[in-house]
Parts: sequence; C-alpha cells; structure tokens
Amino acid sequence: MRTRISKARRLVVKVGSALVTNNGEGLAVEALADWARQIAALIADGRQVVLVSSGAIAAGMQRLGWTARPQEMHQLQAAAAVGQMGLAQAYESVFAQNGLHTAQILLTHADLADRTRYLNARSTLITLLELGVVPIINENDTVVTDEIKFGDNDTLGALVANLIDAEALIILTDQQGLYTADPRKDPSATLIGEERAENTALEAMAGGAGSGISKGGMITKVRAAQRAARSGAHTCIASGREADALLRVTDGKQVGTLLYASSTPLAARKQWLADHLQLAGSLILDDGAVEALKSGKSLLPIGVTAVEGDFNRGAVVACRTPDGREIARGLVNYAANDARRIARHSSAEIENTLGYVEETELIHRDNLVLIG
Ligand SMILES: Nc1ncnc2c1ncn2[C@@H]1O[C@H](COP(=O)(O)OP(=O)(O)O)[C@@H](O)[C@H]1O
Ligand SMILES: N[C@@H](CCC(=O)OP(=O)(O)O)C(=O)O
Repeated sequence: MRTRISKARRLVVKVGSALVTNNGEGLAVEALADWARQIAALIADGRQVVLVSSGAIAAGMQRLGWTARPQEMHQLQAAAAVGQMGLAQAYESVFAQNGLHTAQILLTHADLADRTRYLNARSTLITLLELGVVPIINENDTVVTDEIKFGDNDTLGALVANLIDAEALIILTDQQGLYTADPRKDPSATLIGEERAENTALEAMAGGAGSGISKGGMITKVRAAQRAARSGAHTCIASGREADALLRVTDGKQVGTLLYASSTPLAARKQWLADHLQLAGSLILDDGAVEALKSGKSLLPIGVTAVEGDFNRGAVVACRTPDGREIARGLVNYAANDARRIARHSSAEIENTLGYVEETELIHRDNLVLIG
C-alpha cells in the first residue's frame, strides 16, 4: 500500500499553525528551513510540490504582541495580513537557500467554486509547477467571510489536491498521525497505520483541534482525506517534527497514517465528468474530430463546426456527432462566444482571432471523457 504514495509525482504538502509557529511563539524558521530542504530534494527527484501553509494568524498575533486569539473577525483578518508577510518572507528565504523560487497564492472558497476562476487557478498552479517554482498557498483571510471561507487549511489542502490532480496529500501536524481517539485525552489511543480514506468509521475517532492557535483538528484531516480520495489522491497524516518526515513518507516508509484512495486521479476526474448531470452546451464535431476523440486525442477548434448554448470557460459541455449524438463530454477552455469565433480555425489562428490564447485545445484530453 505504501508504494502507492511513493509513486506520487505531484504532491500537496500541508503544514498546520502549531508547527509553523512553534505553538504560537513565533515563526519556526528552522522547521520551515527543514521542510524547504526536503521539498527541494523531492523536486530534484522529479516531483512537483505545492505547499499549503497555515500560520498567518498565529504569526501576526505574535508580531502584534497579542497573547490570546481575538474573537472578532476583523481583528483575525488584521493579524492574518500582518502574519502573512512574515510567512511569505520566511518561505522565500528558506527556499532560496535551496535554489528554488516560491510563489504566493491566497485563495477563497469562491475562487474554486467559480468554474472560470477554478480553471485559471489550475492553469496558474500547473504553470508554476512546470517552471519548478514552489507555490505556497494559504486562505485569503483578509477578504473571507463565512460564505466564502474554507475555515481550515486541511480542507483547502484537499481542494488544491482536487484542483491540480495531485496523487498525494501529505498533512504534517503535531501528532504522529490519526489515533483511535485524541491522544491528548485518551492515553490508551493507538496509531492507525493505514485505512481506506472512504471508511466512515474514521470520523468517529477524530476529534477537534489540539491547541488554541489551530483551527481544524483531526476531524478536518479525515474529511480532507475523503475529499482528496474523490479525485484519486492518497493522504498521509504524519508528524512534522519527525526527522525527514516528508522524505520518509514519499519513500514509502511506515510513517504516520496512510488514508488511501481507491481510484487514480485521472480515472476519478473522468468519472466526475461522466456523472455530470448539467451540460452547459454542445460542440458539434466534424467526422475527423469524432475519430480523433475516439482515439484518445484532445479536441482542437478546427474540428468543431458549431457551438450551441451560452457557457463560460470551465463549463462541462457535450461533444456531438454531426447528427447530434453525444460521444464525449468535457471541460471547455473557452466561453461559448469565443469558441464560436475559433471554431473551424487551426490552433495557430487562435491568437489572431481572439487577441489571446488560453490553451491550444478547446478541450484537453485529460478533461474529456468518452460516452457510450
Ligand atoms: N484521533 C485523533 N488522533 C490524533 N490527534 C487527534 C485526534 N483527535 C483529535 N486530535 C487532535 O488534533 C490535533 C491536530 O490538529 P490541529 O490542532 O488542528 O493541528 P494543525 O495545526 O496541524 O492543523 C492534535 O494535536 C490532537 O490533539
Ligand atoms: N489561514 C489560517 C489557517 C488556519 C488553520 O486552518 O490552521 P490549522 O488548523 O493550523 O491548519 C492562518 O494562516 O492562520
């Protein structure tokens, strides 16, 4: 089972507030430097890593000299804005020592719920990974209200894993992994080695946060693993204080708790598309494009003869034969009006026609599933 995680090429690593800020005492620069060293080794090994880091509020509180976490939203937001500066500076510097660039990405729930913004965030992250940059993500605490909040970064980590089709989510925390009960409260609790992420019995074992500065606790980590599994990612919950934790987990060693997914990211993505009920429109293909799709290729604008409906970039649309039969469906890279303008044109003509190029394909083959 552990070999599944050792094979992962694209990883999301999440580090919690308690670890990042030495239990709220200030940024744990040595710990950050140690994760940067391990992440650099993973990248040198040909892997891609996104880091989701908490700690802005705790670091901000420390900088402002506040000893208790404030209740009021605007004070938390102010602390996060102050702390995020320190967090970004510290990461920039520890990754630079390993010859790596970092990129700061602050997200809200609304960014991932909106199809267009979702695709934009996905493209940006994947571009950064291909450039060998380490994206460092946190919730955009300054603008969040309850409706657009992830609330905890375990959920954010899982959504990022969904977003970029990561094969693994590694959650580093202040415990060795998931225990049968909260070890702070029940000394007889034992560590779970591995379990299917979808096993709902896990939720009953997991409790809330362990310290005043953290948000989620173990329950959000278990739910994050379930969410990550939906897009085919395995989750490992491990101690961020253990030497070489990231390297050992990705080497397939028995570290922490492995909550494994039952399908692969690509299979899960295609299943999600196949199950999609609401189609926002249709693309009518010529015979050549029908054949291309059947042989596993992407859909290029040149093979589309007509565009039906009104949809945005990122919508799920049907691909139909000239006589109207649905043969595939997928996530479209251009809004309906732009798709109409580039239909029947070669990909090289997209820029002249629209004045910009989003992607050379109308639908990429990873975002396309054959029907019937
Ligand atoms: N079943 C469990 N196994 C391990 N830890 C648990 C469990 N239930 C609750 N916890 C608590 O969850 C804490 C980790 O979550 P949290 O405090 O949110 O940390 P982080 O900042 O890393 O997200 C642990 O310190 C522990 O007290
Ligand atoms: N965005 C917040 C993260 C809060 C949070 O989820 O913390 P944790 O439970 O420690 O992962 C911050 O940076 O302080």
